[in-house]
Amino acid sequence: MAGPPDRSRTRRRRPRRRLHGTVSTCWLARATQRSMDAPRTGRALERGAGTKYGGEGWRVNRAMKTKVTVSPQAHEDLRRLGPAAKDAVGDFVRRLRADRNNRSLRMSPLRATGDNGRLILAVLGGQRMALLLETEANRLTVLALRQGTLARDELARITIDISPVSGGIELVDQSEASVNVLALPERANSSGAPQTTAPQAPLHDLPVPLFARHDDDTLTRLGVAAHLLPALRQVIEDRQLDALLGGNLPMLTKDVLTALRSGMDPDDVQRHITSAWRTDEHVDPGDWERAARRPVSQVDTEDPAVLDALGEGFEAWRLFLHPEQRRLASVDFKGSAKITGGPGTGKTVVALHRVKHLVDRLPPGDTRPVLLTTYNTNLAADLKERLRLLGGAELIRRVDVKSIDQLAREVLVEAWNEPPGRPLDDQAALDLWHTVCLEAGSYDLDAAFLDSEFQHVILAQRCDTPQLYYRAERRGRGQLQRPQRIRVWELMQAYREHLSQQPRTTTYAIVADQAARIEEARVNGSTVGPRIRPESEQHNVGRTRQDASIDVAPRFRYRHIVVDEAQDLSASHWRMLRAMVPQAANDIFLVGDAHQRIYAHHVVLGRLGIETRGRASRRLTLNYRTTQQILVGARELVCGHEFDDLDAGVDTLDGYRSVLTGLAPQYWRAPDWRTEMSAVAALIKERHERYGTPYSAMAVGVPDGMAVEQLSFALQSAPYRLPTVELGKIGPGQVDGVRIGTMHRFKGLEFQRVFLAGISDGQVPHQSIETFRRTNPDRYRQERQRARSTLFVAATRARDELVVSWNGMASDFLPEGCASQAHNAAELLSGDGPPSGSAVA
Ligand SMILES: Nc1ncnc2c1ncn2[C@@H]1O[C@H](COP(=O)(O)OP(=O)(O)OP(=O)(O)O)[C@@H](O)[C@H]1O
Repeated sequence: MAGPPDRSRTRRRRPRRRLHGTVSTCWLARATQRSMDAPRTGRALERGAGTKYGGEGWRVNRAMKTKVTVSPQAHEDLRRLGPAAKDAVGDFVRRLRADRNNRSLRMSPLRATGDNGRLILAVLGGQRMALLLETEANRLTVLALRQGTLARDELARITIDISPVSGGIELVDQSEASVNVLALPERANSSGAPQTTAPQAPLHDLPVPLFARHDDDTLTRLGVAAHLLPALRQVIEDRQLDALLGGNLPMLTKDVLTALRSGMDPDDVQRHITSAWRTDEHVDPGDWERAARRPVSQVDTEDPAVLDALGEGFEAWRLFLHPEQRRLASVDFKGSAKITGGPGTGKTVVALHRVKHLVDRLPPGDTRPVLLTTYNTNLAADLKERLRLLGGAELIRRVDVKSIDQLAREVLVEAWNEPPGRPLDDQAALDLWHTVCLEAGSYDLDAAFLDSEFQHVILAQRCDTPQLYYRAERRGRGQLQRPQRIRVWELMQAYREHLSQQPRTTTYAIVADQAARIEEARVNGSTVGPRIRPESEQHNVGRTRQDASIDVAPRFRYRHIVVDEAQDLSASHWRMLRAMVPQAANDIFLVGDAHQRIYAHHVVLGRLGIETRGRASRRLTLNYRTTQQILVGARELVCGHEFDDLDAGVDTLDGYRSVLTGLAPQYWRAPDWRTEMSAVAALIKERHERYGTPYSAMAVGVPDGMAVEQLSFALQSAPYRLPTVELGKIGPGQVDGVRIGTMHRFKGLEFQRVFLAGISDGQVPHQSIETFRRTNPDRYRQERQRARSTLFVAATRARDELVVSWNGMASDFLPEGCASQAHNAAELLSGDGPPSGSAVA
């Protein structure tokens, strides 16, 4: 299938010829020679005297430790160059920090810049070089990295500037920009006639540059790097723009160009994008010292512990935050705040930085006044690990990181001094409803309905008496007459009776409800059910006792609560959280996306005491995970359907976009499930053997548990013999193997390549919901919405490639026309089919 050029190929197209540059090689040779001639004092330099490079100098100061920061674009270079480059940079930075004048560092001056900056080239070894900026004595910023025989020339031709909008340092690799714009495939000559005989195109047919409508002034005012304009003016086709945006451009430039290309008008770009990047202070274009110090010029890696960790993993590099993300992470809210945004827009990243910000402002102490919670234990473990990478043990020490169900359970254990009984998993809870119905001889209400009614009406609305339930609001759940409600209530009582029999069992929903009541009673000074132990006996759910220095009423467990995956929390969960933190500034900070809701029902937060209307509700729209092509395909799954904003309003994916470009989603059709499984195995094997994608970077999502087992078996069997790992409750760990799981299990994860198999009519959504189409249209709509969201979540886990397959007829959720462009799985297996068409390395 034809698609836009893939990112990896674009990246590798390095210039082989000389292009217009900023510094001549001759100058470079002279500068290098000067540095070699300079006396080697073995001492650091202090500004104002000593050796001069292009008009600025720094005098010796042995006592000062060298500070090294990393620019966002160097960070991107590192990501592209891979682990070996990261190790080389880590090693270089460590040596630099230890001794700025260590001769083995092989640094040479390139040129002066502005009033107080100078550029330096450094050889890192293994044909790797870095471009550094020195702005103050012993303060350097790594600006760019290149690798290969042309590394020196490429670095010398980078133009750097201070953005008048953000005040940050911006780089444009002129070589890369020119190559990406110029290296277009020959224009097709559809007539087949030799080009020389083709008639001269009339003037008005000449191709129009894509950004012709916007003059240079407008573009730079919006934030496009001025040095990019010559290359940008040559862009006449989307493919050129894709290639350009696929390069390592300043983030603000990418952001603005992507928005303009998607049709946003300059005023909206100014309002929604440029203003978020704009610095509050005056930007002096010659003051590199100030520019290098602005947060927007740095990835936050000044922490020596983080730098030391450089050799251990790429994740050790902290993220460069988009100014909007940075603001949300650090701004003060009068009370609670809610951040929504499509998949991959960095909500979790913002939540993590928010936690760090809150902890940084705590007075010293030994307690954990900040809670970070999310939907399940896997995600909580992942959050804890990411938090550790962000702020080390010091940060983790002050934060309780727990899944919401674990938290609720601990509340019960603490209050009752004994466990609440074994919680049934979802299937076991359904089985119990079946049993109850059988025993009662009731066949008109199905188990799934009863389970949902119990959780989302009876527990959610706290219907403690039948009368309350008979009056309960059931908006969007269809009609339920009084006799049926009476029946539901009776069955519910029988259900609870079963749970209380020995050995006692319970459900997560009941645990959450009980925990919420206990917490509410505790803050109100009363008790619920069994005795609550005195504080002195309590273990640390969050510790009710606080540091004397922290101004929180002792009855509250936390001072701040941060919630990820908020869309999947139930009303009981929110009641519990509300009771754990006093109503005060920055009390609850929640991030979520109703488009990704696959467990809970719509909860109106405002009704549960969590008020986030107005400026306390923000939305993120820039996706960092997925390519624009995959995003377009995924958006089609949900567009045209209404989603809430976790409150009483409506949310949309308006403005949702990505600056990454790559392959379009690939579709495969098969006559039957067996053929489809074989084709998926063949495609995965090919990606591994031909493009080197590790098995662990690929995942297959299927509709149900049975399909997981069958597919695992097919992949492991001859002739493929692929290693597989089932995505289970405990997470995939580090084991090598293709990840296989139901699409539900994809929540919160991301993979380089995602395969969604069995996306067939009757499977997605499952045909069993057809019975509701006429009997219960509300339920039918809800089940479809849930299935749609599940597919949306799974599809948006893909970073570089999304492959969707089905057998028989395609699911009607899939975009219109995908069946007609689908490849034939049977032909692939017989060797007659097209190549798999993926070149994403
Ligand atoms: N400013 C940024 N620069 C670069 N990468 C970023 C930035 N913010 C987030 N990312 C990356 O984007 C990916 C998605 O981020 P994150 O998981 O926080 O998004 P999310 O909105 O929580 O996604 P989802 O809702 O799908 O779970 C991650 O790989 C993250 O590291």
